[in-house]
Amino acid sequence: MYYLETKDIVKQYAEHLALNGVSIAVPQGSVFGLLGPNGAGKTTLIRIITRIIAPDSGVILVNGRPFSGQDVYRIGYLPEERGLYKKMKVGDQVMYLAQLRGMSRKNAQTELTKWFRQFNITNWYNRKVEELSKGMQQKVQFIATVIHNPELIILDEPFSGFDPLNADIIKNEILRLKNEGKTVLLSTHDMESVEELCDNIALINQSKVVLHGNVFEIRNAYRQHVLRFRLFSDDFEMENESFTVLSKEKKHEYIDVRIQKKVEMENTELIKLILNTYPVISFEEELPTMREVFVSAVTSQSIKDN
Ligand SMILES: Nc1ncnc2c1ncn2[C@@H]1O[C@H](COP(=O)(O)OP(=O)(O)OP(=O)(O)O)[C@@H](O)[C@H]1O
Repeated sequence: MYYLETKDIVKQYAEHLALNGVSIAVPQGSVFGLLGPNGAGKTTLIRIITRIIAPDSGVILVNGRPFSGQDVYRIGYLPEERGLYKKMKVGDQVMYLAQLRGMSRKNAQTELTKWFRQFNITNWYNRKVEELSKGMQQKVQFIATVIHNPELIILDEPFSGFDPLNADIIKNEILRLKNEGKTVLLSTHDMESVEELCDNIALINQSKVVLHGNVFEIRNAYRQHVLRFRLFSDDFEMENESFTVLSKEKKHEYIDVRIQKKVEMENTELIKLILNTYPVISFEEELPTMREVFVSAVTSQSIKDN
């Protein structure tokens, strides 16, 4: 079942068509990556979903129903441009934002204590926001995004400004929230995090969705039929019209070989062929990274359009 669907969303700014019939379907309890080059229209779509701006046409469905005003309370949104009040104390600020999102004071206080403990920032409560580093502020803002227990969490570039350790803390939180059944819409340029976190993605390019679906299936669809073998051998000298050797790397008593298939053949056939001559320690098919998929999808569309 889809928690969130956008259907044929169109948005025109004065001179620019920012979204041109954008439809995405985000399954309940999953992490969904919203990807695309700068200026593709991701933030515009997020602003339409969160009702900050209205589309010219198209509909947003939440749980299969048209989005209603009340649904806003079921959303937690971390915008790309971070907006905390610099002079306010961290604790007061999170309390204020939590109550703005419909929580009682008591409930907000309980949840705040829980989250501050979890993120190990209890001693920040009385510090002013302006005294915190960018990454520290971002942690606070993440808490303010999820404190009211929203069903849909929308995160626009949540890892920018974080060191790798803090980025991992946020990534683990995202996965934990997903395991609790929350739906997460994640807009990011960090393709590694897409591989780590996302079940499905939509790639928007030049205002249109150019790729949509399951991450593994998409990577599979873009595969280049490259297999990596580790063999017990000093060298690999096999030649065959069914494959090309891309690289060989000798490591102690074994050698790593990357082979690209030239003809349609099952992986098992290729493995049998190699096994006839060399002892195979391991093999795996090399799938393209999401970064490679992104570059390939965006450049091939630009070539098509020009
Ligand atoms: N308020 C606005 N008025 C006019 N044009 C706008 C406005 N907001 C965005 N745009 C234009 O719409 C297009 C899409 O912008 P948007 O911010 O949605 O892109 P994005 O995919 O989020 O980009 P980035 O990855 O750089 O954040 C851009 O060409 C941008 O210049």
